[in-house]
Amino acid sequence: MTRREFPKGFLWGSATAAYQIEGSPLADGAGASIWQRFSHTPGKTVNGDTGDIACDHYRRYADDVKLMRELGMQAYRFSVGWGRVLPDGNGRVNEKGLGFYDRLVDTLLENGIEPLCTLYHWDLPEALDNRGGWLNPDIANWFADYASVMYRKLDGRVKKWATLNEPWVVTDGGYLHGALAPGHENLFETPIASHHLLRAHGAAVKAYRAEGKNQIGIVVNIEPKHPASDDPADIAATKRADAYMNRQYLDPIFFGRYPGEMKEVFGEAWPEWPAEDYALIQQKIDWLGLNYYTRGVTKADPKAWPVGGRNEPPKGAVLTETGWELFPKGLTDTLVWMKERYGDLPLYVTENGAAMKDPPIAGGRVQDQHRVDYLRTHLSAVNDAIKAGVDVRGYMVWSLLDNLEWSLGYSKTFGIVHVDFKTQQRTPKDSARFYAEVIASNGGAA
Ligand SMILES: CO[C@H](O)c1c[n+]2c([nH]1)[C@H](O)[C@@H](O)[C@H](O)[C@H]2CO
Repeated sequence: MTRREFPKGFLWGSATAAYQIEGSPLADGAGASIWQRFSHTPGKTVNGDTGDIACDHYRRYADDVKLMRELGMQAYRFSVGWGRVLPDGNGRVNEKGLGFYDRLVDTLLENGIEPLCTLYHWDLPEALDNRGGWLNPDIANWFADYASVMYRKLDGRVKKWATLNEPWVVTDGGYLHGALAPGHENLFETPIASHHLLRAHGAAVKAYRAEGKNQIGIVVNIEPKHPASDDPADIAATKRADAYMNRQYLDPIFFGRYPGEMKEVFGEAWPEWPAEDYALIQQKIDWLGLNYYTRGVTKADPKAWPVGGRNEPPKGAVLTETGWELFPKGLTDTLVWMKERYGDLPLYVTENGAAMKDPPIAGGRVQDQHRVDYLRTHLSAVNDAIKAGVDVRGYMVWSLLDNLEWSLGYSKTFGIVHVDFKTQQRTPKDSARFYAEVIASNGGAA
């Protein structure tokens, strides 16, 4: 076991998202989200799984916080269901919905756990989608107004805010490939939704500067992209893939411009935007969240939308249950790349984990050694980035609980705690025990 030092005060926690764990999506006056509609649409999710119950966290949150404390968690990254707080997406506040997050934050703090709040983790209020959703330029104001409601209620108890979770997945999944809510497949809509997400991010940060007193950032998914060969076609496709996933959102925030490759990726579907949009998008942020799972290996393929390249893990690559290559070095490389490209602001690994074929519970244990190995190698990768001088401040394992893996339903499990969805019984897996040791030793047990 290699002993690794993490900085004093390094923040160890876990991450979840509202629609994936809460259940009770329409309770206490909540407004339906696009995921309520999408998951109830036949054929959209594996086995027709929905978030109607999920982990029943809306009702069991106090026990789940107690479980976090027993595991020694220092932080918890959760997301707010926008429609629970604003059933129509804007205007009327649903105090009962807001009250759930108020109680959750207080319960976390009473248990010595720092709450990190993500304002948007994919569950747009259906009422706003009916008004164009991310395709309507007004959504920047709708989002900022919603964010202000949350700031006024929670800021101070919540000291780290994130505006968006993974705008790339929102648009690539929800507007281009149709795999995620709202299920559109439209090349022209995709960059428009992306731009409005960035404008909404900027408007929410601007609103925070007017009334918040702590820190706000954004969470992005980054996959280092490597060419499948030294064939110039593969190298060119890799550059486009890197621009499309990794630089499309952070370049506008930090440089006020999109990567040059975007015009090549979208062609006639690539719009031009006014200068004032970039001024709004470029609001200064306090921290960056990285969701890292794997790298990409790009093989040129003219039929592979929209970059003209498909992901092709190398022969012999070890894959997780979601087909993602185990590649911990990519986490080190990505953290170093973020610092070198965007500057030395605080970075948090806001998601890292794996869907593994977990063995059944036996004798009250789930012996998920694969996941223990995944965590160990990726924590080592984080430590390598810190040793390389990157200001990594924390790590949130994805995920605390087995939960609804979006369109994959409950068929893929990422949790370090097993959930029996028939009984709602929680059982910490061996990976939870391992992670508890890591936290107790500030990374030494990794
Ligand atoms: C393409 O991987 C992304 O970085 C990614 C992976 N994941 C995510 N984003 C989302 O933030 C979570 O809601 C998912 O449950 C989780 C596991 O799939």
